[in-house]
Amino acid sequence: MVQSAVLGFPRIGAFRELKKNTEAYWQGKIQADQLLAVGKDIRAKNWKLQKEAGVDIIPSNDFSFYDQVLDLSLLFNVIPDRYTKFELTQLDTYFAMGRGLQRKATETTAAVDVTALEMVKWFDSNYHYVRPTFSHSTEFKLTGSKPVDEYLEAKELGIETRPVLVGPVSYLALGKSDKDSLDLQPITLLEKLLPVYIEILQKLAAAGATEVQIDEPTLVLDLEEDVQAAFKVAYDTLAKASGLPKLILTSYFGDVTPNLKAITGLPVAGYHFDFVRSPKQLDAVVAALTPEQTLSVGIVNGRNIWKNDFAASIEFVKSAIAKVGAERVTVATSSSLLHTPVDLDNEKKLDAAIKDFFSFATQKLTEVVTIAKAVSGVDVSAALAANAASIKARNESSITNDPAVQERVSKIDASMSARAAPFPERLAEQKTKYNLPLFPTTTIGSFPQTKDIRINRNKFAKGEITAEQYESFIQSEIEKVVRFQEEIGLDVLVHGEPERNDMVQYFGEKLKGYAFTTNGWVQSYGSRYVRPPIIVGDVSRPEAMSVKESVYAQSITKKPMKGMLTGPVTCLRWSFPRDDISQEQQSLQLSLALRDEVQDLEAAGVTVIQVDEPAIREGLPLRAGAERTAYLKWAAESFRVATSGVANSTQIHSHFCYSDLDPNHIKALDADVVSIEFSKKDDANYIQEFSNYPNHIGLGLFDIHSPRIPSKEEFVARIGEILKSYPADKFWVNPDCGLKTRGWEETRASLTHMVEAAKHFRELEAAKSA
Ligand code: MET
Ligand SMILES: [Zn+2]
Repeated sequence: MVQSAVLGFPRIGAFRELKKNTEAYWQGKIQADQLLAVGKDIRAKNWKLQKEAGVDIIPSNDFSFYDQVLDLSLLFNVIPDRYTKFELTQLDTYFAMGRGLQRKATETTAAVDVTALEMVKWFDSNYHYVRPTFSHSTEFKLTGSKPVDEYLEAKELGIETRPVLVGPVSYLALGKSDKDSLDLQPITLLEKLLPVYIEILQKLAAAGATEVQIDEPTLVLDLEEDVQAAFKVAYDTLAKASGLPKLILTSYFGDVTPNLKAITGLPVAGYHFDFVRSPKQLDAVVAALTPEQTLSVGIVNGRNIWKNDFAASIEFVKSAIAKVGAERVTVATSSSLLHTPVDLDNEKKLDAAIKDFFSFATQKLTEVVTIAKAVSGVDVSAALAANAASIKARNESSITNDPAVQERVSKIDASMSARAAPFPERLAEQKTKYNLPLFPTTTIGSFPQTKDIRINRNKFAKGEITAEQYESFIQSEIEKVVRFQEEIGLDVLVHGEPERNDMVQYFGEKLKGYAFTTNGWVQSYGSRYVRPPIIVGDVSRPEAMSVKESVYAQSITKKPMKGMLTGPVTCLRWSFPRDDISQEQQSLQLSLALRDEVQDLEAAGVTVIQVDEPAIREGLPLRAGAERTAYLKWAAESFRVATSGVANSTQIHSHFCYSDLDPNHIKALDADVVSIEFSKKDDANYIQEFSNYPNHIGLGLFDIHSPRIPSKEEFVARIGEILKSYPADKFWVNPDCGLKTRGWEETRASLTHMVEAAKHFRELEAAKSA
């Protein structure tokens, strides 16, 4: 019988229990032991669920209170000194590393003020992990036994599990060196790190674990030679130690073949590969197996919400079996199910026809089991027939297919993806039209989303206030924001986005082709979960989406008002995309809907329009090569299709944040003005790179994630610093990103100082030319 395996299950609870309790703990509303009990309860539920679904290989140690990589850093004592000096409990040290800690002194304890470790994206997912941060003084040792404890916890429930650990090479390669040890290459710590891996693996074996899933996801990246070479060193060393469980070397999210040499012939019991992402790697990886090694076939997608196509999956697994034999094959999820919502059964409001297209983590358990049974010759014909019917219904559905949209996309031509004139000509017309000063000041769009705004939005959603009442509330919020901006002297205004719950969901709700969940939460980082909308079919715009608010805002001021839209690539990246057509097609469909919106705004007199693309960088394929080149091309094209159908005098802005951006990637968008997150970048070379950017840029001047208020002098110093390598006549003045998570008090003060600093430099320039 071919076995079924799950690589990891969501740990947030079906109704966000983990978030609620973790935040309650942080606020001092519950005690540590209560929080620990919640974790234990979630784990027990998850294991039982998997057991009941018939999963053969059930993971343990996939649970985490914050992040699985941070768990390892704590376990291995990779804890920078700045976190240990306060003598916090282990749990509080852990959270301090994850999210920082600021605590006033009490009679018995000293004040604590420490920032979080760096958090970065987990490959190309929207999950973020906390970067292991090494220094010359890092001393690896086991500080606890979480993986063993959780293994035994499951065992006590009568459930045998396979513990999961991030492997040593990836653990180091995903880390960085601390400020005080910048010359340190983390991978050089391998030899010192391996003894703690041996120790924890021995403990797992002693507790009864026969097999461990050891994750080496960096195998899907372009790896330096020293990292490639580290695999052999690491796994040879582990193999020499006595009393270790069998290891299944696990990779996901891509193709391992470029790094296959590095893992061929390693002394491990087997490998897991992601054949959803890269079916074409099958022959190469099979050829690399020794006759004893097993192959775990990742075939149920851990990254999306679509029902598995059983017929196709079964055929694929059978082709693997034909090559290596059924006794060596396992049927598995492609990756951990962490990236999918917990349970489709909790969606009571979804249209039944659409619901039938989906499969969430809980449903995917049954999928893995069914495929394993099918390839073992067990009769699952009823399940296969039902699945085939669903797949057919989706393919043929009018929800999925809109011929008019498909036709319009097919007709996109060069004339639709380029502005009428090149930037210098547009600039001349825009100068005449807007007559902006040097160092024009603006913000990125959102203003504080106050409690009052949330209360009114909820009331409206529940029908407790009428549409008219809600609209007039929104207008009063817009007016407040407009008056404030006029008062402090900003040059290009925004309406503040009070009507938006989320920058993607808001537009998704107005577009045809989208569906939404009630409980479809997915962990983004720590206690931050997102509920991505789902692109279910061809996307189009039945009616204007943002014109009303922007027109109102423009009507109450003489200053230019920026219309504010979310770009096609960001709408795509922050949704669950379709798996039946390409991302490029979906992006182009979105770009046409946005193109209409841009033109409607322009026609209504809103002629400065910002189309945000914060997610454009994260969509970049993990490896250099043809796929990456193609992505950059269609991403830029989508943006241009959305924005180029306007007059030369209409000023198109765009905004980017969350990542190190390559100025070359944004050149192709040809926006007139871009604003980018920049306040934490001190690398002079990086600033220099932007100085050659041909159009205008605002390099973000303050961090909007922090309530800290920079003084005017601080702004002056920072602008002066940037001006050393960056021309004054292209220089916009703005914060890093939108202000929705900030309070009014700090927003008012920070922006006032920012505007004063801009005026300071205007006067300097005026004096120069006088
Ligand atoms: C994550 S980018 C956010 C851009 C949006 N216009 C805002 O200000 O909130
Ligand atoms: Zn942003």
